[in-house]
Amino acid sequence: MHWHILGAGAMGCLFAAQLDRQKIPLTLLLRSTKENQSEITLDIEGVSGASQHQLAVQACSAKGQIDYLLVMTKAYDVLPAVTSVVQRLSPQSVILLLSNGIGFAEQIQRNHPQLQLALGTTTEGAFRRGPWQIQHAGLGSTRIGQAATTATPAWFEDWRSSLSDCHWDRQISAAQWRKLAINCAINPLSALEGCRNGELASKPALAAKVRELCAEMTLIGQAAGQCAAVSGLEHKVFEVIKATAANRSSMLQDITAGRRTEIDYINGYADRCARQFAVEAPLNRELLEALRQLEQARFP
Ligand SMILES: NC(=O)C1=CN([C@@H]2O[C@H](COP(=O)(O)OP(=O)(O)OC[C@H]3O[C@@H](n4cnc5c(N)ncnc54)[C@H](OP(=O)(O)O)[C@@H]3O)[C@@H](O)[C@H]2O)C=CC1
Ligand SMILES: CC(C)(CO)C(=O)C(=O)O
Repeated sequence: MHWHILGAGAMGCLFAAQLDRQKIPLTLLLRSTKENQSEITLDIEGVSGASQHQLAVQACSAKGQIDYLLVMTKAYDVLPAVTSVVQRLSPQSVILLLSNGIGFAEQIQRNHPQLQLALGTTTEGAFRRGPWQIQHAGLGSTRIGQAATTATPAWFEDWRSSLSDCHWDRQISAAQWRKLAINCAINPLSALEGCRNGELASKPALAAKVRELCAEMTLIGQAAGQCAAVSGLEHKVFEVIKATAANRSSMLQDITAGRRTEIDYINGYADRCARQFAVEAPLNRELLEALRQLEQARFP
């Protein structure tokens, strides 16, 4: 299969390198390319070793059918990015969405109902050291699945063979919901407090807020029919806090770097569910509003 990768940032390039190591053909899709540019050289180093890759690049506006598309932009860019290549997609194209958060798949379904979506979550970690220089910061686990699909599709073999820990998940929406609930409990609190994840457990006042958020997320998840996803949530969240105690959450990193956060697809999504099912979730809403105000002060 030939994969096109839309979102050639830290994670898109990490996955490109991992596919390329298995000699799986791929093309990176860029907003625009320099005149006659058809290749880039990508350097990757870190936990999976160091390697260099000559990779094909194309502008999103180029011509040619796309059969297998990985979308690896930030959550708020998924819909505009897919829309920019929609004329190259057919109802048979496979579109794999691995961004964090929930809500962008529904946006695509509303705007482009003909498209076939596969979804996933990943805990791999990567960041950009420089142009086309990627640091693979942490090995993680990737789960991929597709609603209403019982058999594992043939294209999944590309991902199973390329990533160190990648599984087909028949309950992918539960996996996404569990990750969402964990991010809701950790990300905005750590971003607003400006603290490493570990302080959310070691400072009693913050730990109490984490427990309150877990209780709210459990009620929202149950109301949304995601009981399995939120079962034992508080225990899971404190496990993640312990395992990532020295980390700055991705939301704290975005705020510190003056970048837009993915809050609307994390706590914002949880808030929309809470309103839909008439569940009280005041702390989630308070943190959502505080984060939005902080963002607005930076991007008026
Ligand atoms: N980094 C990590 O360790 C992890 C990230 N994730 C999730 O993965 C997703 C991607 O994160 P990350 O790789 O860090 O983000 P980056 O910002 O590094 O990469 C996003 C890329 O998408 C590109 N992009 C955005 N819109 C378009 C468009 N319309 N057409 C073409 N390209 C576009 C951006 O281009 P440009 O630079 O030009 O804007 C950028 O290269 C997020 O949802 C994140 O939460 C999940 C697990 C770990
Ligand atoms: C698990 C956690 C909270 C680790 O920092 C994360 O996913 C993030 O920062 O976005």
